Amino acid sequence: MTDLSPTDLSATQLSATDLSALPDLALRTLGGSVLAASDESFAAKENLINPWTPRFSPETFGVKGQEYDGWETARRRPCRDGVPGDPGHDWALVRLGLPGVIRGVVVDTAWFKGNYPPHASVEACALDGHPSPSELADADWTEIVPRSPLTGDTAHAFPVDVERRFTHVRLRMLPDGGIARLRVHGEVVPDPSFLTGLTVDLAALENGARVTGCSDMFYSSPENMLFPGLARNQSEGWETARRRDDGNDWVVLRMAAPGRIAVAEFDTTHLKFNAPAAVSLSVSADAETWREILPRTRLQPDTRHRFRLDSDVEAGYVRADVHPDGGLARLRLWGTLTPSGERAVRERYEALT
Ligand SMILES: NC(=O)NC(NC(N)=O)C(=O)[O-]
Repeated sequence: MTDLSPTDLSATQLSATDLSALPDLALRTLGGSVLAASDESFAAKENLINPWTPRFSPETFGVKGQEYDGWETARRRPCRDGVPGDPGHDWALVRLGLPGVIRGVVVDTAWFKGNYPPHASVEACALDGHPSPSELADADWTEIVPRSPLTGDTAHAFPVDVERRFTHVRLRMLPDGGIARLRVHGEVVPDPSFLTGLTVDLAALENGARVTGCSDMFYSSPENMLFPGLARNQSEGWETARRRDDGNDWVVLRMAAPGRIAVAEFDTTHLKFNAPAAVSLSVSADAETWREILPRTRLQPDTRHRFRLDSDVEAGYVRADVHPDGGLARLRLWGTLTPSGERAVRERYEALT
């Protein structure tokens, strides 16, 4: 079994791999955006939040120079011997796709070897709604990573210890150069006004749901099933290895908050020869005692299946069993929060804002 419960990130020897146990709140595929940057002469600021591992090809020289899969600014020249220069430093402003408590930041200089910035720092702020870059410039910013030395072609992991919900971050590179990726790992803290009194997806990452364990994630993580929108290919869902025993694969989620599920959706889109033959669903208040609310039900490949559930059971956890193995692109659990679930999301938001 793979335990996906959050790791202890207070350890001093933190790595980018430790942090990747938590969702990257800035990721483009989770709704993040790079709103503005001081400069992007060599390579676009938007690359900072690409979901894939940074790529590099040694022979891709375009009209502006070598093409990097990252954010790269022009060389700044200091004012020297009476010759005017371009002092200062570069910055990029990022909106988190999922606001939340930031537990750590990864500044990855992958492939930037002769042109990485010698230092970087990161700040964060909280401004709900849809603020413009100029409104954000006047926000109340908190330094979450102090000015820190960088080396080339390295993923630098910085722990963050500020117990507050943030919506935006600002990356500064000092003075200039290239950074391939900015990863902002943390815990999602949704705005309760978009959860209470509504029918919502209790399994959505953006509503605060998390995977707590699974039997197998050989090809891809089950947390992919909780991403917004549709999977664009097989790799954007959950896929297990072929089982050669009599068992079956499963995943357990902690739902966004305690609630009642009215409709379960199992999407096998893009899984044409490796969809599970069948699925069943159970719920629990404590992740120990389980009650089945959808018996073993046949699935089709490459199909979005929806099942209306009669169950009125209140639950905080859900377990999906896939029989015997295979993949699911998305899992959606449409339902409503219980009064205690509504209270919990409201209190958490208020305590962190
Ligand atoms: N994109 C670039 O060409 N950058 C630079 N040069 C090379 N070769 O990467 C640089 O910083 O001068």
